[in-house]
Amino acid sequence: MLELVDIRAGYGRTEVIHGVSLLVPSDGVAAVMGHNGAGKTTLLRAAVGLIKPTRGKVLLNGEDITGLRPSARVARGLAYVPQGQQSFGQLTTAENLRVVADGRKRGKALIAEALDLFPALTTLLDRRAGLLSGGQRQQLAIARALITEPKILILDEPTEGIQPNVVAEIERTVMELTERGDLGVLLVEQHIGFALQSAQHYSILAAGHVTSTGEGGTTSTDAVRRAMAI
Ligand SMILES: Nc1ncnc2c1ncn2[C@@H]1O[C@H](COP(=O)(O)OP(=O)(O)OP(=O)(O)O)[C@@H](O)[C@H]1O
Repeated sequence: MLELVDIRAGYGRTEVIHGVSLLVPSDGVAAVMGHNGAGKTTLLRAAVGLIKPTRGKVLLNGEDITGLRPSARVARGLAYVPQGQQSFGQLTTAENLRVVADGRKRGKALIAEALDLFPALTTLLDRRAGLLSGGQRQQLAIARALITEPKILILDEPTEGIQPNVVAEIERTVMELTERGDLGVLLVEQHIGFALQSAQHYSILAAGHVTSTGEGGTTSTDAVRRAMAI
């Protein structure tokens, strides 16, 4: 379980997140929605240690990790897939996976497991990542994160700019992963339908505050749109 407790964070003297708390279960999805500039990415950066909160705590399975470097958080089971389908464009798909898997005891098995989840990547192993489609690169980015054997996977807008059939594939995979019961997902998502379908719980972020929360399965996309318009 990942707990963000009363996080305040920003850039220089500008505070962007004004005291946000949320909880990501160890076997489910918590979604964060909000308009552009609401502070979603900033909140994730504070969670993974890329920026230092000025107040508040980050707890991973009860352990206070607020003072840890990003690499130490990865070692404890936090994986982050930033916005923008990032990969090493000059390396092949296989090399991108090996960069993470090399040096891990179960490296080969972890690559095989990741490819089972994203079978489309198996035919693209020798292709340079820079030549993949946005959807394929996003699958590669998630596959790489999974090779670190995370307890909590943090996804920043995984469906942004991706064709609908790949959105469905990513949605299916996220649900399959959490149904196994050993992975929690913090999902930042503008695609309201995807967020509500995947998440047991959601929060709406506006101007750095949580303005509304609810249950994924029982809330309509219209209700979320209305809440986001307030
Ligand atoms: N590196 C930075 N330095 C200074 N200000 C920043 C930086 N990154 C983001 N901001 C500002 O922080 C605020 C929140 O940005 P953030 O990227 O967290 O929002 P977001 O909800 O993730 O938006 P989007 O959906 O567009 O990604 C915005 O006003 C933005 O201009």
